[in-house]
Amino acid sequence: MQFTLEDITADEIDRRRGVYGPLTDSVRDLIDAVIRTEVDAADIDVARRRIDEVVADLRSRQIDGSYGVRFNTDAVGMPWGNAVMGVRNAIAPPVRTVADREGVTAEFTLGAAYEGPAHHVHGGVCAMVLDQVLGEAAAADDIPCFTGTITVTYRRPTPLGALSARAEIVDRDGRKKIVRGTLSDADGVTAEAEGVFIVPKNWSGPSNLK
Ligand SMILES: CCCCCCCCCCCCCC(=O)SCCNC(=O)CCNC(=O)[C@H](O)C(C)(C)COP(=O)(O)OP(=O)(O)OC[C@H]1O[C@@H](n2cnc3c(N)ncnc32)[C@H](O)[C@@H]1OP(=O)(O)O
Repeated sequence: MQFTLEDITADEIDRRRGVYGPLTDSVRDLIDAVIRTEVDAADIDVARRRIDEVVADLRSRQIDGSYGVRFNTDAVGMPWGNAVMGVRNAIAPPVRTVADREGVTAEFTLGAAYEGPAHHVHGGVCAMVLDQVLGEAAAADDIPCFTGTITVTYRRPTPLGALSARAEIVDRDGRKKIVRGTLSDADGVTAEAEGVFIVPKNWSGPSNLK
């Protein structure tokens, strides 16, 4: 797994989060608005031109390729392009986990952009969120792991709206960690997952990533 070291302070990371986080929130809101708007075709045309202008402005100075996973010399991580929790990724719901002694928990909202069956979450999105949450549980006491195998059991359709996820390591065997987790709505579990997460063989990044 490749990481990029950035020699910047925690304050600078906070400053950047303060600059890019609100932009990402606005774009996430734009995605939702594009799905749900019913304004006239002429207004859509004006909106499209305005969006194209903003895109041209942002692209006037940009990096090559994807954002990557960056960290500073104190091992503070910036996985800001991450599809599930990235600070600079408007596709990310975002899902942010909180760690405790046994595992990790996340509370988040999946809106119109994540629909599969009518008014319910796309099964692939459920799997994506569970992969991330289980992966973070696997990494909580060590270093980021690769998903080797993940199995998702869909117990009932997951409604769009407020959801939570929970994951814990249940077994360890050498570089392998077996992790189990759940996705839930207010009425209980909608999907369960079990995964084998594998610590990379030749890890060159820092341990105890924050
Ligand atoms: C800076 C801040 C960062 C923050 C990051 C946020 C957290 C990140 C959260 C991200 C979350 C999202 C995460 C993502 O999205 S990760 C992206 C999705 N996953 C991948 O792309 C992984 C692709 N596969 C590989 O790279 C390799 O095949 C891996 C690394 C998995 C194993 O290759 P390696 O060369 O290491 O394996 P080995 O041959 O030495 O075998 C070692 C042991 O493992 C067992 N095994 C092998 N393969 C599998 C398998 N597929 N299932 C089950 N078990 C498997 C094998 O039997 C053996 O067991 P044993 O015989 O010893 O008992």
